[in-house]
Amino acid sequence: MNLFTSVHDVTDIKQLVADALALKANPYAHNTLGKNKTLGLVFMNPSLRTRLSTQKAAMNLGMNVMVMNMDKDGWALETQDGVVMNGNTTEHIREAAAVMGQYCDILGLRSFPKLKDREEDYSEGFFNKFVQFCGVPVISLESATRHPLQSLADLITIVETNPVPIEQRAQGKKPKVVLAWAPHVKPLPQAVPNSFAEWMCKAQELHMIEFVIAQPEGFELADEFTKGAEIVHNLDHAITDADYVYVKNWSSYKEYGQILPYEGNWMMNNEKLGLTNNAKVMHCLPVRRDLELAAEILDGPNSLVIQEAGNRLWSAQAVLKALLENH
Ligand SMILES: CCC[C@H](NC(C)=O)C(=O)O
Ligand SMILES: NC(=O)OP(=O)(O)O
Repeated sequence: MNLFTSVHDVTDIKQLVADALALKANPYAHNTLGKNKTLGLVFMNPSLRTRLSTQKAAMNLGMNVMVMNMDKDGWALETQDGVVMNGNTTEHIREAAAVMGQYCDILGLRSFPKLKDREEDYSEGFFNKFVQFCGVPVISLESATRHPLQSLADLITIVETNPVPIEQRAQGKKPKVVLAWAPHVKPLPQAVPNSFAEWMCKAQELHMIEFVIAQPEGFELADEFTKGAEIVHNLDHAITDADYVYVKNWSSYKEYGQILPYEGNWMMNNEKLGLTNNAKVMHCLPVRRDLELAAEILDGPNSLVIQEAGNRLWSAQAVLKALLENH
């Protein structure tokens, strides 16, 4: 592995999940693998989980870590080529990325979309230029269209908590996983749901799960991320007999970056939980309590959100281990 930006960078997701669970059982088994290697984490946007879990994962492997909040501490970056930099930008991404690659053996980058121009965001121009010019392996810390470290942690969580009895699995029974849109007051990226859908569709291909996406009309995700998923527009129908409900808000892809009007109650609560197969409820966090997801669920026995966040450490450590072993 030389790059970790999507499920397509992973040859065997089952093996990567197994590697992560092995690290969870024995966190310091490879604590010299990263000796004298430096991980640089570059944030264009805020972060709690990604920032802390990826630093800890690197330390567990013996790496040194540097963190740069480019949005606060770095120079204003120019990304266009062929322009005279006589405006508000101070440094071109060509130099900035290359210099960071001089100091670090592996770089991580977080670069959220602007949610103004769909073609610009979905071209992943900023992220791809950073990869092109930095000259070292790159891990996505969430880009404009994907969040693979989160999605790997989500799959780890589903695999380790799978409620289907072993004997029924042999007969082909699989857990039903539902990605459920939820309300919000701000337009959020499609990166987390795109990535979750992509990983779950792959897991469904491997007969690990059954996958359903539920969102109001107008909030459908781009087709490239949802191939194979059952797409529905009624939450109660979707979560009936579900084993996992993955709650997340996202803004419209079709009416790009917009919060469209929708009908009905789309916030998961204990009443809706009664329609499920005693489902475990997941959310990548940060979550807006009683807006996106009822506090009664977050504080109740069906919430997996803290275990899911804990698995971000093993997700990052498995990916960093794979990158280090390849260099
Ligand atoms: C991990 C989630 C990061 C971001 N969340 C917010 C609130 O911006 C998002 O929805 O993509
Ligand atoms: N889930 C997640 O990536 O959280 P942060 O944005 O806090 O890193």
